[in-house]
Amino acid sequence: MTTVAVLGAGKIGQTVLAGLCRAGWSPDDLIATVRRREHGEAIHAELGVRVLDTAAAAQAADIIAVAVKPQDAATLLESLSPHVKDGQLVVSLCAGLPTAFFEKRLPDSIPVVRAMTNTPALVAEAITVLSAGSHAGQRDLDVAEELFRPLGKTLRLAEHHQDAVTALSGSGPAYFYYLVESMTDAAILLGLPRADAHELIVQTIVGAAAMRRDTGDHPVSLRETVTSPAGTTINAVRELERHRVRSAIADAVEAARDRGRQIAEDADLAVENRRRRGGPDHEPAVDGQRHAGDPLGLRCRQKRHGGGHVLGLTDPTGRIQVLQPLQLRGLLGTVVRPHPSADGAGRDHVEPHPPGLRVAGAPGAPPILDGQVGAGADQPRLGGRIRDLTHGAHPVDRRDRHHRPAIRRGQQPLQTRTDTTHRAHQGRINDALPLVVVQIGERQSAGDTDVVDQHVQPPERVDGRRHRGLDRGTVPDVTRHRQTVQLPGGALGGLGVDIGDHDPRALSGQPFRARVTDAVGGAGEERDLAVKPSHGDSLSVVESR
Ligand SMILES: NC(=O)C1=CN([C@@H]2O[C@H](COP(=O)(O)OP(=O)(O)OC[C@H]3O[C@@H](n4cnc5c(N)ncnc54)[C@H](O)[C@@H]3O)[C@@H](O)[C@H]2O)C=CC1
Ligand SMILES: O=C(O)[C@@H]1CCC=N1
Repeated sequence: MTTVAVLGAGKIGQTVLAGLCRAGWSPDDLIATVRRREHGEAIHAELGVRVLDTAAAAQAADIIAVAVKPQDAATLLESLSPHVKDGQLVVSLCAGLPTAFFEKRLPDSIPVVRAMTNTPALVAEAITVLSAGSHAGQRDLDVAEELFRPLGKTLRLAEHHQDAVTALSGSGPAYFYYLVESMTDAAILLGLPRADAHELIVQTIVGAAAMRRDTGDHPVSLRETVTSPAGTTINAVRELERHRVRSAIADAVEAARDRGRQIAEDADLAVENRRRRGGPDHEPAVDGQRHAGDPLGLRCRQKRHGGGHVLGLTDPTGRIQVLQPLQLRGLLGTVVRPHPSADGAGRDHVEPHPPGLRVAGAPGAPPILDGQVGAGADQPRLGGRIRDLTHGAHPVDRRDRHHRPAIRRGQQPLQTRTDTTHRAHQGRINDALPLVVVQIGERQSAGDTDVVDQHVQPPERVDGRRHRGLDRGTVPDVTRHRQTVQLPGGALGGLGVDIGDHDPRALSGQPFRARVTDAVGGAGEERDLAVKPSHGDSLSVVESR
């Protein structure tokens, strides 16, 4: 009989184990690993399965199912890897993580199957989608299917569908529970007793699902059967349409899909951070630290935001800030702009230069920092050069066949990279995608915005940066995320553009779904980007991925 070890018997891991027990698997063939001993004892008491440590579980199992949170997967794989041997199959239940993530961390040629199941596994009503990694073949999928078939239905799909699957059926039960909750509230509003309402709703959902499944009729046809002319249902449907529920569902599923992608990036990033700080238990030690001996007292600040990390550098007066992505894929736009001095005169250069950091930039143009950061033992270990914008070089650019159009502010070309050259890889930080440097335009007066509320900040325009034009041909995904990064002493406006590389929507110019107040640009999708001006010590970052 096949022995299965579920590493990380939390919600889904335990559900799978319980589902298998219910389906008749012997607890002797099932192993769980846990982090907390009491949790292991509870699982053993409830299901009778063995609870072992990772090494012992791996040695005893034919199938090793990884069911930890994605952010814990790398750590788990470190301890698992030495114990995995030929003939075993690793099955990942983790949302977002590609099979390559596992393959990279396991001995060569160990087959990995990515599985996305869902909680109805407990009652043998799961749907599990299986995808083979690069070392896994049909036989491995067969073996994985043996594990999941007792838990419900199974389906095989190519791995690139898995984020969508996760958004749909992995997370899907939650959407239906949400619907049940909402309908229950509505029933209470109408005066029905809660218990009766619950029974009505659950049986209606089960019945509707069974109708769809057993008749095979199209949902529209099934709905039309219910919808009598001038009857009750059409009035309800009209309200659903009025509230754009269909569109809300599309957005919700899309957001779940995007989060799956982001999880993978975060997991890579977490590994990177651990590697750089030399251990698993500490947060990156760069937040707010000063560069010792740095005449400018540059501060490094790293802040997690959405899809990755942003590094801000600023001098104590906040005259210069640079954002730098600390992620492998993705990113980033940066605004570098002189801070107006106290008398209102703008400055466009900085001196003295800190050691290892060069300030460049033509007179009148924004200053550019270029150099090595973190050379000293007591300095933040940022590794790698920021980059040489002046010469347009970028290290290890996987997209260098794409040339970025020059950006113009009036007649003045802005500091932007228009070509790329390969350089030696100097550290993972340098894997970031090309930096886009833009200069924000002069702040518009409040009158321009037609905003009367004194607390509403008018937008600043990023001249010539239309979101459709953002790195066209290379900017793929335009889900946007706004974040204010707190940086000490800064008074700069900023725009960061985080660029993922999966989704082709940006190529078709899909508009951002949320914008800052934008009275400065033209109408429609061709408007200039507007960024929130930052005051005091904050820097607005608009992230696109
Ligand atoms: N909850 C759900 O409906 C679904 C979850 N998933 C995926 O399953 C995974 C787990 O999710 P949940 O069960 O919801 O999370 P959870 O937090 O309930 O379970 C994870 C468990 O792993 C344990 N763990 C972490 N590191 C460990 C280690 N090194 N050794 C042993 N145990 C360790 C944790 O203590 C926790 O009990 C995630 O990757 C998630 O994406 C997939 C499909 C559905
Ligand atoms: O919410 C989550 O991330 C997991 C994955 C699918 C369902 N639950």
